[in-house]
Amino acid sequence: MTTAHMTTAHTVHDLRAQVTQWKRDGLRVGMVPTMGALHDGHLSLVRAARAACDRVVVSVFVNPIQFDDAADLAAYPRTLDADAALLRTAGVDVLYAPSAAEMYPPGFATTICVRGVSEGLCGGARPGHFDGVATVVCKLLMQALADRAFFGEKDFQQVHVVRRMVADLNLPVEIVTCPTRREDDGLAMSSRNRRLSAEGRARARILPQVLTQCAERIAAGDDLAAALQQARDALLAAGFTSVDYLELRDARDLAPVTATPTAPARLLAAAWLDSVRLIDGVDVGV
Ligand SMILES: Nc1ncnc2c1ncn2[C@@H]1O[C@H](COP(=O)(O)OP(=O)(O)OP(=O)(O)O)[C@@H](O)[C@H]1O
Ligand SMILES: CC(C)(CO)[C@@H](O)C(=O)[O-]
Ligand code: BAL
Repeated sequence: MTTAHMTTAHTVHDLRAQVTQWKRDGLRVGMVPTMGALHDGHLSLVRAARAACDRVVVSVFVNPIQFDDAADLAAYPRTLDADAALLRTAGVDVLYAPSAAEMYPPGFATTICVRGVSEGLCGGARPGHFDGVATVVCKLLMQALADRAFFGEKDFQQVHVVRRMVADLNLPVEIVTCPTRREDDGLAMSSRNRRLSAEGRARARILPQVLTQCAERIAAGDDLAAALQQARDALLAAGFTSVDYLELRDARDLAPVTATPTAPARLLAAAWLDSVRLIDGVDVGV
């Protein structure tokens, strides 16, 4: 167990004071942006950051401008004390937990809109979501003067949006993508999993199972439309109440794939169970 001293910053001023000192000392700063309610998926990003950087900042901020659904925002779990304990044990140097007023003070008027990769999938189902994500991620990376930032592959479209923004705006930060951590039954770890009922939690394992089986069918050359439709039907038959999307996309640029893929592809889905929206994705081999 690491006993290093973690500090908490609630303001840009306090965070900057710390990272400016690190920069003067020639240290490389890693950042892990999160919305809290931490689990081992988040901690895997922290481990990657610690391995690749001299100092690590983890932000915990439930970003209101990326929610189009007020009920989802209100229900989002907030567990800052438990998060701080986990991050301290994980050897994080600074926990950055700004308030909404610190992030978006009166008069705030800037939005970052990344076209193309933000359209469709989660961007289609959650209007404005990726404008909110791009805006807050840009602010967080600049506030922390991060050299490297770590994101989970579970939020596959988010990684594309962030990479596009960083390239387009020439932000001096390297984006690192980390694999999806899963529970023993295959369910992708997610803060929202804790909102599932016991029965819903038991059924949720169907999502990665269906995706894996569908990916195998596609890789074997089965008819793509039929394989996708069968997977959607399997989710509904298993008790999912609706499927926002279940689509095959080019893994490099998220372009829709409409036939058996000849380049790396990713099968992506978002579906509702127990009024909880779960997302997941798997690679399709070529
Ligand atoms: N199972 C996981 N494995 C690896 N990284 C993950 C996992 N779950 C989330 N992350 C990553 O952690 C970062 C913060 O994500 P976030 O705080 O939204 O957690 P979450 O569990 O995905 O919550 P949500 O319920 O909002 O989907 C993102 O880069 C996300 O991709
Ligand atoms: C990247 C992020 C922390 C921005 O609020 C959020 O979208 C998330 O947790 O994936
Ligand atoms: N993990 C993406 C954050 C969100 O669902 O808003």
